[in-house]
Amino acid sequence: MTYCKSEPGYIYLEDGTLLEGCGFGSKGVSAGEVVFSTAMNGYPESLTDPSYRGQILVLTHPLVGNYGVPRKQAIEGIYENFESDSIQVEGLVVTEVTEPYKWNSERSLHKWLEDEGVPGVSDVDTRAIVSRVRRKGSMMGVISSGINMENPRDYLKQRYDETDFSALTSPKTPVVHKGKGDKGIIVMIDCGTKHGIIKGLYDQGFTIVRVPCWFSVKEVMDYNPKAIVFGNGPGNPNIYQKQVKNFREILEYKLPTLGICLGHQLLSISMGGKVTKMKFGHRAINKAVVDVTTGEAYITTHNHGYAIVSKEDVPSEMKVWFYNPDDGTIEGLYHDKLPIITTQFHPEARPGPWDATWVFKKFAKMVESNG
Ligand SMILES: NC(=O)CC[C@H](N)C(=O)O
Repeated sequence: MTYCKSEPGYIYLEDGTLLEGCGFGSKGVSAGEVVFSTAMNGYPESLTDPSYRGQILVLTHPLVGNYGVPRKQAIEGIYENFESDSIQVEGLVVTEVTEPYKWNSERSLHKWLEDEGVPGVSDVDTRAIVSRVRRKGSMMGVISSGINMENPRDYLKQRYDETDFSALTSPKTPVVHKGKGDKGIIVMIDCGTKHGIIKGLYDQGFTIVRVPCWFSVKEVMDYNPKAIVFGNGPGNPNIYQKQVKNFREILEYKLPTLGICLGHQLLSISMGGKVTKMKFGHRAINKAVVDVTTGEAYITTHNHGYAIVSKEDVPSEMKVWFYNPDDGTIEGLYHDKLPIITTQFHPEARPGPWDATWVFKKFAKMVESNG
């Protein structure tokens, strides 16, 4: 059954497009970069992915909300079914929002957004939005649920590419997830890491210490880590200057290092590579990547607006590990002498297919064999 409140809802794109539909979720107005995902399920994970901070998410699947929202479940402080504590998107746009029908649904999608103060809009032509964003490239926008906007442009905020969202998504103080095994400590430099990534590593038997992403190199090294992981996070990697500088220093310790998504980008920049904004990014759970070392292809989860777009932009010390066969973007790197690997895609696959979860096992082996 469709849910549509009597409130109107609006989505405005900075090119002047204004679409009217139904408002749902929380009454309010919010601004952000308008991006779309073609994932057909996994909205609890996507909405709580901190990499979506500062963005209004348009889902192209026509019915959203059928299976509701589950109760949060955590093991050793790591969520099993959410990617962070709260909804991260600035707003949600769907064709039709439905009432849930599933045994483990605790509340509906619209109630969840209402509880967390996030506006939603339904009953708009999401294809029209996607077609504009694909033609013109990512743009800023404004979403309103239940509020008439005289002039939507008045609500536009600082541009997404110029905003550092990490203070909103990084933990303020270190968080320790005590491992079951005795394999030592992995320090995660956390600008907004998905719990799926923490779990992917925790399940290998390590204690995971997540530190604020502005921590100094000394504060990181004081944990005497066996390895360093730099996970995903929001915003433009080219403005994370402090983290890039720290990363450069951390690399000198020659510890096994894994970079995922934002981490892959920052590691690349810190080694002299170039990361560029893509026209409208990759946000989906069925993107192919090819492993150049084996010729095998994997179907993977992506959520990124920036990328290393050509081989020329790869740091000279690194080799291409994965690329996307559709547009040639670089989707992973490895160092041929040091234990450093990166993926632009999300091997934790939350949401998404488990094709590439072996990356965590591979990294665990690299850490163990490093002594
Ligand atoms: N998921 C991520 O870590 C995304 C990295 C970066 N914010 C981008 O959009 O490209």
